[in-house]
Amino acid sequence: MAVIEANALSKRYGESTVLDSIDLQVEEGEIFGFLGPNGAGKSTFIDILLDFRRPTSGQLSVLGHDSQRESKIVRQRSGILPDGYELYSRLPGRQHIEFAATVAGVDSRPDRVLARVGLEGDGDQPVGSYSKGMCQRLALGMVLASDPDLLILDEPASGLDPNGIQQLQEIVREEADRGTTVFFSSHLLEQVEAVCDRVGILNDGELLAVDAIDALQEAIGGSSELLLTVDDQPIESSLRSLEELDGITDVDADGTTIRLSCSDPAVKSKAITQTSSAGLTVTDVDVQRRSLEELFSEYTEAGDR
Ligand SMILES: Nc1ncnc2c1ncn2[C@@H]1O[C@H](COP(=O)(O)OP(=O)(O)OP(=O)(O)O)[C@@H](O)[C@H]1O
Repeated sequence: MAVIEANALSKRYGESTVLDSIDLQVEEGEIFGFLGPNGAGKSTFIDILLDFRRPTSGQLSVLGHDSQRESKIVRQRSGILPDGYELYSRLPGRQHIEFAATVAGVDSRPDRVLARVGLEGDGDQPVGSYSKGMCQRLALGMVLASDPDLLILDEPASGLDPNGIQQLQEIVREEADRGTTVFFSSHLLEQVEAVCDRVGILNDGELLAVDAIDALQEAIGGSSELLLTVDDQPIESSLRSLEELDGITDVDADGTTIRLSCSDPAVKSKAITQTSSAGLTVTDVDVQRRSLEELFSEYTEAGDR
């Protein structure tokens, strides 16, 4: 069953189109990344999911319910970690978790939730003494405490340290394993690609593409760069033999580093074998993915074309 199903969903403010005829299906148990730069329309879409804003036209069903007529049940079954939220500085973290569970009408297990978000031992401290990262963890805990069927995360990693980011990714995977659908909105490609099954790229209110990140990168060609460190300076003929491989679009060398642009992910192992056959020992391998900015500009330019 599609948990989110949008058909020709648009939002306009006067002459300005903030969402332009969005068609999107997100399936049950899927971790879906909603990727777009600032101002792309991500928060507007999330607000419409929960009926905090109304679309100008189009249809939207969430968890099998009409998002406008049945917004109450949609909100009951969804949990959102918004981009901005308010906590009560004088109340302890534990009370926030208990409150969230009570509002959702589910069993309160504050210690378990606090442990899941890495706040064990901090639950009795007033939230005013928490760091930004701890507040973000607590806000995530409040969402988890409500045991949602649809988990909506809007820039969830903001304020988290690398450890917190890893913990967040583990929680997202655990939730999806339990059948929860996760809608992960962010402008950071690395955050999204670390956990998401599929992503949608939103730019200026237009959904430019929806697919797995690898497939998106492959579709625009030149998906990644392979950096090979070798034990000796490569000679011209060994570079030419790399250039001739299908799936290599460019070869460049700087000292003992060979930089290869690959349009086909499968060509990387062939390039390493070819380099060894040319008599060079590969001492280090690094793959650099295209940045979100590059992906966006490729898709935007393709759209313009
Ligand atoms: N009430 C409004 N009236 C007019 N324009 C609006 C209104 N609310 C939002 N917008 C415009 O809609 C566009 C999309 O905003 P939105 O907040 O949905 O983007 P976003 O992708 O969530 O950005 P960010 O990553 O910065 O949160 C922006 O250009 C914004 O100025």
